[in-house]
Amino acid sequence: MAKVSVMGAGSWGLGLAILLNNNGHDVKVWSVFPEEIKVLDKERENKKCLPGVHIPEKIEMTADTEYAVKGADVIVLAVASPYTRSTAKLFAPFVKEGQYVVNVGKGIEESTLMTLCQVVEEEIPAATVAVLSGPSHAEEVGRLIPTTCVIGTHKRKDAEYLQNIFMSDVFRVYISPDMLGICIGGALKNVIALAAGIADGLGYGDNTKAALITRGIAEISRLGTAMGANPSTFSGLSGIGDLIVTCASMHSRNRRAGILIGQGKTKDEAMEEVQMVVEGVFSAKAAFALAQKYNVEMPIVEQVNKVLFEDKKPAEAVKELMLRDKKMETGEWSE
Ligand SMILES: NC(=O)C1=CN([C@@H]2O[C@H](COP(=O)(O)OP(=O)(O)OC[C@H]3O[C@@H](n4cnc5c(N)ncnc54)[C@H](O)[C@@H]3O)[C@@H](O)[C@H]2O)C=CC1
Ligand SMILES: O=C(CO)COP(=O)(O)O
Repeated sequence: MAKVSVMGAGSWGLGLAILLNNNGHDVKVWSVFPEEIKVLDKERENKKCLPGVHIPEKIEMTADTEYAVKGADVIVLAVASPYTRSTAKLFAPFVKEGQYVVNVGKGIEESTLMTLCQVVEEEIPAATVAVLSGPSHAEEVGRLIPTTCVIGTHKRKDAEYLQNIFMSDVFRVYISPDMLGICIGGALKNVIALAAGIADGLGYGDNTKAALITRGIAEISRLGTAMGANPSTFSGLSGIGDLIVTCASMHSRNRRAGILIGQGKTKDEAMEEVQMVVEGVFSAKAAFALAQKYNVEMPIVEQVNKVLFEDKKPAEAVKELMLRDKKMETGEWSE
């Protein structure tokens, strides 16, 4: 059994901590906020992020960074993307060669356009960095509901080691060498999920949702492939899989924020109401900047940016998407 420290005490950090504890590992949860740790230790529940889910007493709560990191076999980085670099920087001095850092956050760093794994690799060169992603709402993982994910690493042996750490009869883990594709899929689905929520908020139907999922994965796949990812990753768990769950589930913060925006709220009002992190709002600009950098068409991502940052009316954005230049879907005729 391994020693695992989860850096981040929000819904995903806690959901994974419960899963890893259930797998028999020795689990610590760390937060940069001592007050958050104190409350969690006392109440054994995160009433805001993961209400109704009991955090077993065996999971140790700590705000001591050195204590959390020293001696851990696996460090799970579970903070929202705007804090990935600052958190990695904070614990980097305590990381020794051979320790694993598994990033489970989903986003693109806006100022550098780097994936979160690239950020972690830059900040913690001593670590063996991995990514875990896929259709996995914490509300369900924390209740040990069957879920599938994918782990990406540079070397096969590392992926196999981590697969054994996370895998159980309620959490099936696939492995892949395509860290880039996994990171891109996880980050960009949040932007499309905002669009799906906006469509719901406008009162549109299942046809619209299916259109956004299908054309959304086409955009993500185009960009990811241009960046050097394996195109098959986008038909996998961190591609279409995560896109489906995020666009369809009421657990999704991105979809819920989108619904509020579709109903007429501003992005700030929507984020305030959802309370937890709405990653798509942070990744939207970065996604569009990447589209421009790699000269890839991403019309849904472009319209989401206009709605979020240029006060464009959501219904106008949908109309513009519908009336874009006529396109072929696939293939070519021989004559
Ligand atoms: N919640 C979910 O179901 C899933 C979330 N994720 C990803 O995991 C990441 C974390 O998401 P959640 O746990 O849902 O977020 P959350 O909003 O539930 O948790 C926020 C947590 O981040 C930490 N935090 C806040 N401000 C910080 C700061 N300045 N510095 C360091 N840490 C800070 C705190 O521990 C806080 O509890 C996101 O990138 C999200 O996309 C991935 C899969 C599932
Ligand atoms: O990534 C997730 C599920 O796989 C969580 O999505 P939200 O951040 O939209 O809740």
